[in-house]
Amino acid sequence: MAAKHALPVLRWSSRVFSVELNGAPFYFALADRPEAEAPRLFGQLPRARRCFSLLLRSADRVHAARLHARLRDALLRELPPECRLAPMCSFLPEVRDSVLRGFFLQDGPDSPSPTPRLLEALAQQHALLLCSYTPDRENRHWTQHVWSLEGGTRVDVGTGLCVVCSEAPRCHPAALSMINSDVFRTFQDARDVLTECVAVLPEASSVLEHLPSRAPSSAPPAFPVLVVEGLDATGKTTLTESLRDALGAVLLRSPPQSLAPWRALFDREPPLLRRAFYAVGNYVTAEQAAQQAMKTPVVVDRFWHSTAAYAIATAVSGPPSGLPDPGSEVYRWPADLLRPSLVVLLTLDPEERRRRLRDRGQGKTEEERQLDHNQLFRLRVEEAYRRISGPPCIAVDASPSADQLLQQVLLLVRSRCCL
Ligand SMILES: Nc1nc2c(ncn2[C@H]2C[C@H](O)[C@@H](COP(=O)(O)OP(=O)(O)OP(=O)(O)O)O2)c(=O)[nH]1
Ligand SMILES: Nc1ncnc2c1ncn2[C@@H]1O[C@H](COP(=O)(O)OP(=O)(O)O)[C@@H](O)[C@H]1O
Repeated sequence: MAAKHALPVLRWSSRVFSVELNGAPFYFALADRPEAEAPRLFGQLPRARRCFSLLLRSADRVHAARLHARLRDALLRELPPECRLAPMCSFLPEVRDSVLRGFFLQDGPDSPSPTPRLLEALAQQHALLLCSYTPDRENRHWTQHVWSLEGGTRVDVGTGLCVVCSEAPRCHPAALSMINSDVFRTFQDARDVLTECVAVLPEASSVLEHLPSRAPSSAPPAFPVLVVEGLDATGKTTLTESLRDALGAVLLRSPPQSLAPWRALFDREPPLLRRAFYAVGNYVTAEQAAQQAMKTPVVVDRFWHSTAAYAIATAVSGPPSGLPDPGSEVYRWPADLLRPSLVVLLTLDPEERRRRLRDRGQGKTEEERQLDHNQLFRLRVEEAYRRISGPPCIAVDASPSADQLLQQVLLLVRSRCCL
């Protein structure tokens, strides 16, 4: 039985809408009367092209997450090539979990296109909120009409409100719904997502079988637990293996080997499922680390910093200024997760990192490709890493030779962890 969650409140006249064009968010709101000028988003559109949006509103978060991904694929497949499609969301400023996610579409040239019929069919099939945006004769003011196509009939949900400019919110709307959808604050919260998705993803039950029944003890370990973090190709694998040899430590990774058979599957799932998978992986690794650290030092290659930093940086678009404010709850170390004795964050000049990635010659994950060609994403990951609070985290320049870096980190470990 899929868990039910509260349906986001509508209150159309209080909502703000965000459309991402070329990775940058454009915001607009609604009002009873037009303003002097239309929001830049509409002012930028080529003349008098029809615009629509589809918004998902579902009480079943797993269903909504997977439907969003399927809708994107269907729209990209079915829409005429000249139709522009952009990610969209609508939210009540400062109201958590008020976010509705969907797509903004700008129709092709004036020639009649299948867009309205296609959108009505999709909206009817999935009970989505369908919005149409129509300009006045001078193409100066735009009006939004909202339809809910429940039971095959058009129900006018939002009166014809005027589209007006809106200030950018204090932080990206994704921050309103990040906890327990991108970043999980407890083992149980992450585990619940996997439980909820068994009905649509049977492999999730195999993952659940490999999980502890409850969050493993997060009591401080007898021997140090050292975590090495950093972007891809900063030298984590090389350093962690050298630290293992130099310290006679046990080397662990997150996600752990026991979950490796399902990683590629969850990497293809929407963020809600993928981040829950990585989150529970950290708890399995934590349980192994706590056991091993009773008798020897432990080195871990990536842990919660990676999970939280990549999740936050993926959920937010645009520059790092859109990240949740420093000190936000989303950066805080989970109370039920083992706290490492020390986290070493490897930093590296982007060009040198790209060189090492090339030399390594391994295939790239989607995130590595993102890091490569999307500088803003890389900057968001790096900034999110820095904002995470909890265990002591030391940034170390990874550009020296592998051996020099090892010596530097050993000095750090010995001074900080009395090894
Ligand atoms: N380990 C781990 N990786 C994550 C997580 N969230 C996103 N990722 C991304 C980071 C990387 O782009 C990609 C691969 O991470 P891994 O370090 O596990 O694999 P690999 O050792 O091949 O990457 P590397 O280039 O060595 O950092 O997965 C997470 O929670 N844990
Ligand atoms: N300190 C270093 N100086 C130069 N090259 C390095 C150094 N550390 C690792 N490398 C090389 O860079 C590439 C990526 O290193 P790796 O340890 O796999 O990084 P990560 O695990 O962070 O992806 C590998 O080809 C590795 O041999």
